[in-house]
Formats: sequence, structure tokens, C-alpha cells
Amino acid sequence: MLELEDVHTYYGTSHILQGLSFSVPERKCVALLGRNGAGKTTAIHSIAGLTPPRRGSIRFMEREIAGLRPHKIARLGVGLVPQGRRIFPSLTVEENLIITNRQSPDGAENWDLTKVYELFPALRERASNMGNELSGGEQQMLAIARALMTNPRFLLMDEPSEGLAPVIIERIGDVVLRLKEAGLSILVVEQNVSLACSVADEILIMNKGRIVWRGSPKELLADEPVQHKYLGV
Ligand SMILES: Nc1ncnc2c1ncn2[C@@H]1O[C@H](COP(=O)(O)OP(=O)(O)OP(=O)(O)O)[C@@H](O)[C@H]1O
Repeated sequence: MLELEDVHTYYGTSHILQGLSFSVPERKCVALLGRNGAGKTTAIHSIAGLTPPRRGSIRFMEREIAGLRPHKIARLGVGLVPQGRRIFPSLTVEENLIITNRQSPDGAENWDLTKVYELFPALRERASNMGNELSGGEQQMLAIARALMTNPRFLLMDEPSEGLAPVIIERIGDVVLRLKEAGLSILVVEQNVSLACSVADEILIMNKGRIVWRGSPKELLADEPVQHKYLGV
């Protein structure tokens, strides 16, 4: 569904992604782990078109998307749940959702307010609250719900567990699994190893802009030296 091949991305003269290659099959969840500064967010931004790669190929549903403008990539069905949530603080929950609503590219299953509120009942209760009146967990739910309202086929999630309490992180994990069941393919960037291992089909570890380890959640959990070396666990 999504294939990166030898992707090189720079900030000015800083060479951040140094030949990144991996793929995310349809209806699977792949988790990208690594220490701060490994290049995980840059990988997500390269795919979404926010920081286009200078070299290499990014194919989404057989189509080259490297270098396309972010709104074009979004319209092809790539949804982004950004790091730090980025919800509109002075709009209500419902306004935040309505403003991003878009029909799915092929008229397939459509996310609308009803379906989103079914997945996140807490957001229905908070529908008329302002974005900045929500707890961190509710803001993260809203950020995911907003991405769903664009009716993506593919979801990029940048550190959804950041700053959240363990019980909320578990809830986020349940949501990711439900989205996969609903047919979405997902790339999730995480620092939280247990969340990543509970949702992902495959784990990739990045270091200095490259994939340095790949395997199943079970293999990662059994490999303490790798966890220690690359994740500081
Ligand atoms: N806008 C920018 N301009 C210049 N350098 C940047 C910029 N954004 C990130 N970097 C650098 O690129 C490298 C990779 O950053 P990136 O945010 O992709 O890492 P990360 O793995 O997502 O880490 P984190 O978990 O801290 O977000 C870091 O060395 C960072 O300092």
C-alpha cells in the first residue's frame, strides 16, 4: 500500500533521512520506533509532503507521491494525526470535526459525526466545548477523529501516546486496533514500546535516518539488547 525506497530528506544542508526504505502493507499497522532525533517525524512529514524528500521514491497505492503537495497527498487518502495534536483551540469539538470532513476518494466507507462519536463517546459529550477546554487525552481523541473525518485509507500517527496517562494510552491502543479492523492501514511513530508492540504487525527501529532493526513485536520484546541499544529501555 505504501512503499518508501531509498528516501533522502534534508533540512537545509542537514541530511536527516539517509536512505529510508520500508513498506506498510494494506490493512496492517507498522510502528516506527527510535530515540529522539532519529528522524521519525521527518519520515512522517516526508510521506505527508510537509518536508518533501530530495531523492528516493514514495509510492502510495502504486502511485508516486514524493514531491506532491500535502493537500494532494491528503486527497489521495493519506490522513495525518500530527505530533502535539494541532487541534483548533478556539473552535468547538464539533466545529473541529466538521471543518475537516471530506468524502472518501472512492465513495467507500465514510466517517461522519455519528460514526466518530460512536468510536469516541467522550467527544459527543464534549461536542460544544472549545478545543482548549479538553484534557490531553480528549485532545488526542479529537486529533484522531479529525483525521478520520477526512476519510483516509491510510493513517500516519505521530506519537499519539505523548504526554498521556497509562490508562489513556491503553484506550488509544484499542482505537488503533479498531481502525485496523475497519480497514485502515497505519504507520505509527512511537516512543512507547508497549503501545507500539500491542498494535503493530511489524516494528521498525530508526537510528540516524535509517532503519537499523525490523521484526515482530514478540521479537522486539524478547530482545533486551536491541531495546537498550536503540530505545534506551
Ligand atoms: N525544522 C527543522 N530544521 C532543522 N533541523 C530539524 C528540523 N526538524 C527536525 N530537525 C532535526 O532533524 C533530526 C530528526 O528530527 P525528527 O523530529 O525527525 O526526529 P524524531 O525521531 O521524530 O524525534 P522526536 O521524537 O524528538 O520528535 C533531529 O536532529 C532534529 O534536530
